[in-house]
Amino acid sequence: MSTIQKIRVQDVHKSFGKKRVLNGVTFDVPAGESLVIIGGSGTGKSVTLKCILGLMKPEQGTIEIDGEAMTGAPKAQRAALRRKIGMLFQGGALFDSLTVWENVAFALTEGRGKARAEAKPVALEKLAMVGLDEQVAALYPSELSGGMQKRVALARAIAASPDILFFDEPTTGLDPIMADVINDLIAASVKRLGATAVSITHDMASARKIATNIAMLHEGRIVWHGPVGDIDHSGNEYVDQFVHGRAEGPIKMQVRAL
Ligand SMILES: Nc1ncnc2c1ncn2[C@@H]1O[C@H](COP(=O)(O)OP(=O)(O)OP(=O)(O)O)[C@@H](O)[C@H]1O
Repeated sequence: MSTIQKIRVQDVHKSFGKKRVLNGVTFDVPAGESLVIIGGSGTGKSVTLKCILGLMKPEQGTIEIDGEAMTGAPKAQRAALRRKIGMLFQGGALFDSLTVWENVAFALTEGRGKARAEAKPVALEKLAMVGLDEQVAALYPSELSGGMQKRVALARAIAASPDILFFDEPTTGLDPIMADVINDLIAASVKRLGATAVSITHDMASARKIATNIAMLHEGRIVWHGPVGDIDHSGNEYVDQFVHGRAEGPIKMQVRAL
């Protein structure tokens, strides 16, 4: 096959001690696709993202970004590949000691050596894209609501206009209406940048809104991968149980009394 995938994950294995989390994860993300990885708690969605970002090293398997190896690459190469990716972390992960605009500019001043004066207008432009004005830009994250903090985190993820975006549980902790606003902003930002996106979520409403494709992770493998439009008639019992949130089915949740 000659096409270079934007992201290529092949046969990735990752364990912690005796606990095997990823057991041969394989998927491709072609340019322009928005892939959402779904799966139960603790199935290894975050571990998968960390492996792609080169922050965790799989014991086996390969990961490529734009045809370049992330796995096994020297630290400087991994950092260079990571700079292609804008990331919205679970919980926002904003710096409390920096103002809103400084948080957004951080990816430009620290990661790419841009001067503050040059970075500020870019930060303000990205904040405007997510509906935040200059008054909000001067505030500190602690002065903002959860929904506004997510907007700031989104503005920071797109600050450097990356061609790859990662979203880790972007709607966690938000009410359904604010979650929908954030989903719309994510979908619009991905489209505007022409980016390739990978997101992980439990939230099916979010998955339906931001995905072009969905992959389901279960027991360390991708058990289904297809277009978002097929999610309600996937013919896959794991996907069916997850999408409908049924306690009964092939996915057994570990329920332990405390
Ligand atoms: N650094 C680590 N050291 C040891 N175990 C880890 C580490 N990181 C993750 N794990 C384990 O790997 C498993 C998968 O974790 P991961 O965070 O990827 O799950 P997840 O699918 O993202 O779950 P959730 O949806 O609840 O966030 C968990 O059992 C977790 O305890």
